[in-house]
Order: sequence, then structure tokens, then C-alpha cells
Amino acid sequence: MGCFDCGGEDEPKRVLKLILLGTAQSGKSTLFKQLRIINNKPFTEKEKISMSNVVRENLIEGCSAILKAMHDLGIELMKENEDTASMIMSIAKEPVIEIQKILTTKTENYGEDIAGKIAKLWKDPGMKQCLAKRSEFTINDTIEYFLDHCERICKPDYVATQEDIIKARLTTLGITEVEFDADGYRWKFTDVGGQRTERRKWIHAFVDTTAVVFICSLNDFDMNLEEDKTTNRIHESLLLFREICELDCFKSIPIIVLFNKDDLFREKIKNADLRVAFSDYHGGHQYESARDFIINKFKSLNSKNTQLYSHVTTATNTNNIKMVFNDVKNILLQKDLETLNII
Ligand SMILES: Nc1nc2c(ncn2[C@@H]2O[C@H](COP(=O)(O)OP(=O)(O)OP(=O)(O)O)[C@@H](O)[C@H]2O)c(=O)[nH]1
Ligand SMILES: [Mg+2]
Repeated sequence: MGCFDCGGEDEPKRVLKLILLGTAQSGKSTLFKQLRIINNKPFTEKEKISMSNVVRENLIEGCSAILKAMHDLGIELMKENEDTASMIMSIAKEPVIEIQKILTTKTENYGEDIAGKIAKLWKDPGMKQCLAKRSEFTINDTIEYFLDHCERICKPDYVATQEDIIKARLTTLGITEVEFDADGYRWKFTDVGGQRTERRKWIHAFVDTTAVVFICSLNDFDMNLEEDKTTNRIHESLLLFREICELDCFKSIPIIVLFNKDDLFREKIKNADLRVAFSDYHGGHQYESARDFIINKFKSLNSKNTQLYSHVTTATNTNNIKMVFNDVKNILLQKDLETLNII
């Protein structure tokens, strides 16, 4: 493990480098954003402005995805909301920059305030009926939050809050790093894109890795990939996890698996059947049985006996990630001290 001179301090700090890996939408960037918050690297004004546009786009795009799914699934919309639905569908076709313009300039052209119309649309029973079938179409996991806050988000002077930024969905392209100092060490976290086309870039980020943080979304078991509609998301995650465990470069380093989106999984499992993904599952709708079944599927792939640690997480919850990060820190600090023969 190399040393790194952080500058400005008396002694160079030892560097611990962690890489966040996992399939698309598992929650890597959400965790990455939480790590910034926890370690006092707040979002800059520029980032807040740019994320405001992402949030607006998530709201319009999500709303339009629900409306399209209602049409495809034969779910009725109240007659009085039909004009709003057409308006949303046409705004959603615009490039992101246009959506921003439409929502930031005065909206007299539309007769009524767009936000008010979306808020009314959100009360349409068909919208919620459709979301109950969300595993049948692609929709952002945090769309309910954005719809609940649509009046604030559509204001011309809207600036994204910390919570909005955590809940925003922006596909990661390329590799992003953040560094901070804690407990006498310099911590480096690397976030990568999880879509299949992004994974070929990962190799560039593997150098000098201290530990891998692999993120799997528990909620994925009844959904198919966005980039390949015929492949189950949790099967893809298992395959990817096996590949990572088998990589020579990670042979002797710890792998920390985060079973994420626990909040969504707890709700979903009450009605959904894990057998849609695993025909050998017989635990019914019981949360613990289903959760442990998935965890054991991952653990069984750890053929090369890598040091494996696991946590169940809700990455959108800052306190939860704070606790997990403390545990991860303790594991890695202990290991580093052992390496140095200090203990
Ligand atoms: N409810 C809930 N939503 C989550 C959780 N973790 C992440 N999300 C949401 O899921 C969406 C996708 O999360 P990201 O962190 O962007 O996923 P990613 O793994 O970085 O995806 P790629 O960049 O495409 O690889 C975002 O809207 C997040 O707010 C969670 O634990 N619970
Ligand atoms: Mg990402």
C-alpha cells in the first residue's frame, strides 16, 4: 500500500482506496454522495444548480414513464387529467435543457401553473395503481418523492436540496473520485458506471485498490435490465459479483457487499414472490427468509475465499450509511494495522 503526501500537514498519510462496483442503479453514486456528506465535502453551488436540472428532468421523465405505462397496461386516467398527460408527454420529449427552460420561464403559455397540474395528476388513482406494477416498466425508484415535491421543484428559482440530490438519478458515465481525511488516513473512493457498456472502463480504476465495495440492489429480483430487457437484474448482479470475486487483482483484498434498497425490498416482498428469480426459494413473503436467501446466493459465489463482509443498507438514508461507513472504517483500519504489524 503506497503513501500519499496530502500536503499542509506534518506527516504523509497512508492511503486507503475503495472502489464502488455493481450493476446499474444498484446505488453506487447514492453511496458516493452520502460519503461526501458524511465526510464534510458538501455539494458546491454549481453542483446544486446542475442537479436541479437533473431533478426536474427526473420528475418530468418519471411522470411521463408512468403515463406511458398506464396506457400500455390499460390503466385509466381521469378525463380531467388527459390534457395534463399530453402536456407532460410532450415536455418529456424535449432535451433536458429545454425542460429546464420551460420550467424556469413563466408558464402563461400553458394557461395554468405546470406544477399545480402535476400535483393534481399525482392524485389520480390510476397513477398509484400503475406504480403498484412498477416492476413491469422502467421507473426511477425515487419518483414518488419528486412527485410529492413537484410544486417546489417546478418553481422558477428552485435549487436542489441535499435530500433532492441524494434522490436524483443520473446514470454515471466514466469514473469519479473523491478523497478525504479521516482517522489519520487519506480515504479515496471511486465511483464507476454500472451499465454493461460502462464496465469495460473499470479496469482503469482497479490499481492500488485496498477494498472493493460491491453494491447489489435487493429490490432488483423481479426486474429486468434497462440495457437488456430479457435479463433479470439480480441474476446479472450475481454474475458480475462472481466475476469480481474471481479477478486475480482482488484475490487478497476484502470485498464488502452492500445489500442495498432494503427500504424498497421490505415493502415489495410483502406481495412479490422471490421465486420469480429463484425457483429454489421456498420462504414465502417473509422478509428475513427472502433477504437471507439472496445474501447466501452471493456468499456461495465466493469460491476463492476472499475476505467477505456484508451489510444491508438503504443508501438514501444518511444515518444508515454513516453507521455502515464506521464499520467499514473499523475493518480496514484493523487490517492496515495488522499489515504494519502494529497489533
Ligand atoms: N428508495 C431507495 N432508493 C435508492 C436507494 N439507493 C439508491 N436509490 C435510488 O436509486 C437510483 C439509482 O441510484 P444510483 O446511485 O444512481 O445508482 P448507480 O449504481 O450509481 O447507477 P449507475 O450510475 O447507472 O451505475 C437513484 O434515484 C437513487 O436515489 C435505496 O437504498 N433506497
Ligand atoms: Mg452511478
